[in-house]
Amino acid sequence: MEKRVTVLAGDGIGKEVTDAAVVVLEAVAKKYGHTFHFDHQLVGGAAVDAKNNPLPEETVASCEASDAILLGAVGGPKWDNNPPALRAEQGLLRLRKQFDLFANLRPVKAVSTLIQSSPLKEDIAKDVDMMIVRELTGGVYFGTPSLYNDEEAVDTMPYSRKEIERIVDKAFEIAMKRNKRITSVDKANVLATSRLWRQIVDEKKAQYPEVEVRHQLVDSVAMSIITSPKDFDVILTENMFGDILSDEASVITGSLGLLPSASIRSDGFGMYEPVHGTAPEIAGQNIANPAAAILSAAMMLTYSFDMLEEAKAIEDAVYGTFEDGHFTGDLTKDNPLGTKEWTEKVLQRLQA
Ligand SMILES: NC(=O)c1ccc[n+]([C@@H]2O[C@H](COP(=O)([O-])OP(=O)(O)OC[C@H]3O[C@@H](n4cnc5c(N)ncnc54)[C@H](O)[C@@H]3O)[C@@H](O)[C@H]2O)c1
Ligand SMILES: CC(C)[C@H](C(=O)O)[C@@H](O)C(=O)O
Ligand SMILES: [Mg+2]
Repeated sequence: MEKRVTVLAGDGIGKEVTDAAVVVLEAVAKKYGHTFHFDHQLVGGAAVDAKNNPLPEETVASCEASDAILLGAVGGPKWDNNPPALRAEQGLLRLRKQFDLFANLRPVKAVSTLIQSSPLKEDIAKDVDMMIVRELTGGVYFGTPSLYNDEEAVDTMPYSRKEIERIVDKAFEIAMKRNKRITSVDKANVLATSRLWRQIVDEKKAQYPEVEVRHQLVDSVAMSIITSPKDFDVILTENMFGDILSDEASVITGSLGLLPSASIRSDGFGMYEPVHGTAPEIAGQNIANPAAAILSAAMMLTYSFDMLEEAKAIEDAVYGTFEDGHFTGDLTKDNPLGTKEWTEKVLQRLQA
């Protein structure tokens, strides 16, 4: 198969980890007889510096002409005090909105070889396997009015029935392919949007009688994710709660550097990016963990290209590399490998 991928490395460790994902995709293409064309474009702070725009037109045009987008991360102290339209994060938010990437899938899976890196006790962390289904194009991230001045600031949290219905449908579809349990996370004791969310989840569950649905308030979920993470199968939630809970859930696995994500449109087009950010304090030092970016590339093969065998080959190579005892510095203090050296081990596994 021939596929076009727009690569948006972004800022900080974004370049290092997307470089790793691209070489792994090249190895997969070679092994399975595919051709992937990579078009590298600017986004985030790098694009603000070069084009005075966090999402330049050339970048949008490339994404439109591609079959999928692979993104690193955006942001950093250099752009934090820019006016809103010139903030690095705006590039990412506009991409999500413009391409209607409403369904953000964030799998959280504990791997036995990494349990020693988790701050949780082994019997709590082991066998955790959950999928966070985060609404990505609505809620407080995109609400108007939005206002900021020295005296007052306003953010608004809107959700329409249509926006909620489509992400709820997605969560039920995913639950049907997993363990058929959904925890819908909200703040219905305070927020009107959460009460509409709960109502729609209850309406939809009649169509999926096999799926067990439970509602839980977000503050309580924040606790349960740490005390009893195995209780969760699919976590369905709105934009900001999903952002916060996914970083929290990453600690179960041992590192934020392990969590991949897919941001998908209803026709299957998607953007694939690690859950982590640009980690400015470790950028450019060849120490970032590229596993999240490489596993995001595997998600791209699964969700946008329907290359299931190829995706599994990447996952096996990543987890096999951990089994072989190779780790980056976020997972071990004992002779960690650099980003490039660890990626090389993954390539060796893939080519074996
Ligand atoms: N999707 C994105 O583009 C994205 C996501 C989150 C944060 N950000 C941006 O990144 C910048 C930094 O944010 P932050 O520090 O709050 O979050 P972060 O995710 O960049 O870092 C949090 C912690 O995790 C570590 N870490 C993250 N990824 C790692 C990896 N692959 N390997 C090893 N360690 C890793 C960092 O060193 C840091 O200690 C901000 O500008 C923020 O807006 C971007
Ligand atoms: C960088 C930021 C806008 C983004 C978000 O909040 O969605 C990030 O934290 C994420 O998790 O992808
Ligand atoms: Mg986040």
